[in-house]
Amino acid sequence: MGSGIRVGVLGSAGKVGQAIVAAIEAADDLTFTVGVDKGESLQAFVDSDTAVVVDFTHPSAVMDNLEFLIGNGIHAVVGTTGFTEERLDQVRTWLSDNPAVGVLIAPNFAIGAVLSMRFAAQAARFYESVEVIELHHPHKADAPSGTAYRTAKLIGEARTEAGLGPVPDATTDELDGARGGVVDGVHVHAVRLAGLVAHQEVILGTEGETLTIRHDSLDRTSFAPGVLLGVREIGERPGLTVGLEQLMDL
Ligand SMILES: NC(=O)C1=CN([C@@H]2O[C@H](COP(=O)(O)OP(=O)(O)OC[C@H]3O[C@@H](n4cnc5c(N)ncnc54)[C@H](OP(=O)(O)O)[C@@H]3O)[C@@H](O)[C@H]2O)C=CC1
Ligand SMILES: O=C(O)C1=N[C@H](C(=O)O)C[C@H](O)C1
Repeated sequence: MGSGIRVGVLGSAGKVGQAIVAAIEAADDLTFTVGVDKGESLQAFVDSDTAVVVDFTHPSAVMDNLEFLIGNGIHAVVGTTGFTEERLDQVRTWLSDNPAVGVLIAPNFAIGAVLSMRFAAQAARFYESVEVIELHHPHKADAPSGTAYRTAKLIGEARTEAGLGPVPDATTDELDGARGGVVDGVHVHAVRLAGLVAHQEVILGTEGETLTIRHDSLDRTSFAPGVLLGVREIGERPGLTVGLEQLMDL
């Protein structure tokens, strides 16, 4: 048996899963145990004495995965998207029956994406208008991205706290979807384009000026340092942690 934290990966054959397996294998303080992909048994994590599982699968699969992992006392670091408030509450319920287990769920593990969410929330109170545009590869299942959804929620909260009203918008006649989706009063637009990985712009505007906060993940290795930070910390953080920023001392 190797040394260090024993880590497995769910969705190990996927685009992000492959990058995470490589990063775990390259880390001196971690031991890669087993990868599990669609159609394979989660029991492999129990049999291999895995302490932490990283999940990059699919929104339709992640809840069953978490129920199994928590029930078997295995910590989880989750990048898979699709977490509504109801889903987070369900995870909290499972964790309350297994209080020693830690689960970290983060919409984005790229350090710059986490910073850009924080910057957008900080800037929000100074601007009358704001919209979010996320741009991704065309194989992505969900729209808008988990990151854009979370960014819009943070901006919405900051606007409410600052006493700002609705963003100005005189649209009365629109093609369905032309103004995007609306999350907490913030318009969110999703672009799907071959050649892209994961990108986001938050555009803020007020009298005579705009501010654009942009982040680009140019390669899926951008998610690895954040995931490994989560893997190293989650064993010491029982319960549910939402967002990598909780571990970044921002
Ligand atoms: N939080 C973050 O920083 C990031 C989050 N993501 C999110 O991670 C998820 C995966 O993204 P990505 O790697 O691009 O997607 P991929 O489709 O490339 O990879 C997902 C992998 O999981 C497999 N899979 C599907 N269902 C299961 C299951 N029940 N058990 C085990 N494996 C399963 C898929 O198999 P098959 O192909 O056969 O269906 C595939 O191999 C998405 O929700 C995405 O939004 C992505 C990047 C960063
Ligand atoms: O599917 C992806 O690729 C990504 N998904 C996450 C999201 O939905 O925010 C994170 C990143 O944008 C890449």
